[in-house]
Amino acid sequence: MSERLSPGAKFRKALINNKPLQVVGTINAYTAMMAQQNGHQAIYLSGGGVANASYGLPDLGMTSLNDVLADVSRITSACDLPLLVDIDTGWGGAFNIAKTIRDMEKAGAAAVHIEDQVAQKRCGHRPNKEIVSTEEMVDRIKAAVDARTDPDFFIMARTDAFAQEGLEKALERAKAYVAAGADGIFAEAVKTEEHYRAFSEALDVPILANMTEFGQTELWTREQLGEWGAGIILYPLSAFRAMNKAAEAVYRALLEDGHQRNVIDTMQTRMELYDYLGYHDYEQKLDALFAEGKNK
Ligand SMILES: C[C@](O)(C(=O)O)[C@H](CC(=O)O)C(=O)O
Ligand SMILES: [Mg+2]
Repeated sequence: MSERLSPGAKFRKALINNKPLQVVGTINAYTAMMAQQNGHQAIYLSGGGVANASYGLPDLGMTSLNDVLADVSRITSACDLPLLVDIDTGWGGAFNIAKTIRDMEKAGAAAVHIEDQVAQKRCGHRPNKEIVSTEEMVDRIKAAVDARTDPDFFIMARTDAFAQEGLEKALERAKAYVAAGADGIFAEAVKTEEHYRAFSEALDVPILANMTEFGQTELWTREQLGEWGAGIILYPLSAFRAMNKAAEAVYRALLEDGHQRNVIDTMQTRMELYDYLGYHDYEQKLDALFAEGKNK
């Protein structure tokens, strides 16, 4: 019999089985299926990604809990890999954060990360971020931890403190966040081997390394980050950025060339598209149903 694990338990199992665990951003249900069928063990829904892709907005805290939940539900309906969700600052005070956690669990998320920026948040790799006090962030974490119903639901604290306060203060905060119940630490926009090692040596929960492109951090390899103690490596928007560039080339070619022949090689074929969807199984069932109907 196959094990029936909760999403949170699946995420924890993936963490044990993969050291470090690569977690890939999937911007929608279809790319989640692609990630799974290509062998990934865990997926991510980016807050910036929801804002950009689903709403055409910048990553500045303008999307709501319900906006993100809609995308979470679409993804978890189509793919049973454990999903880590970016819940920004949790969308309000303690009651709101508790509701966020309950709704995320109900929507099938396995894990979330909540950050210590002010509500008027920015992308972690942009300048002039403001953060709340350690006490306020500790309250956020306690509200989140108290609200979960599945003890395996994974609650990660993200600290954006490094940019403003430096390594020592960021480490102090991370320790306080773990003491408050955080299951993992997202060390945002730290840069070097020394920084990653400092986080992983100071804490005995998994440390997330964010390998987002075109930001503050070099694109370190899985081997390097693993050696430096990272438990999770995040690629939040990598596939999304590649998809966008491919789409741009197609839109331009259609106008410039008047046809798509020069970009056809960059496209997924109809057959490839269908394979990920299991299209042919659906079609066979449909054929069988039609045949049954005719024989009646
Ligand atoms: C991880 C992140 O929070 C996201 O929303 O995907 C972003 C990624 C990015 O903007 O590159 C962040 O690091 O703030
Ligand atoms: Mg984000």
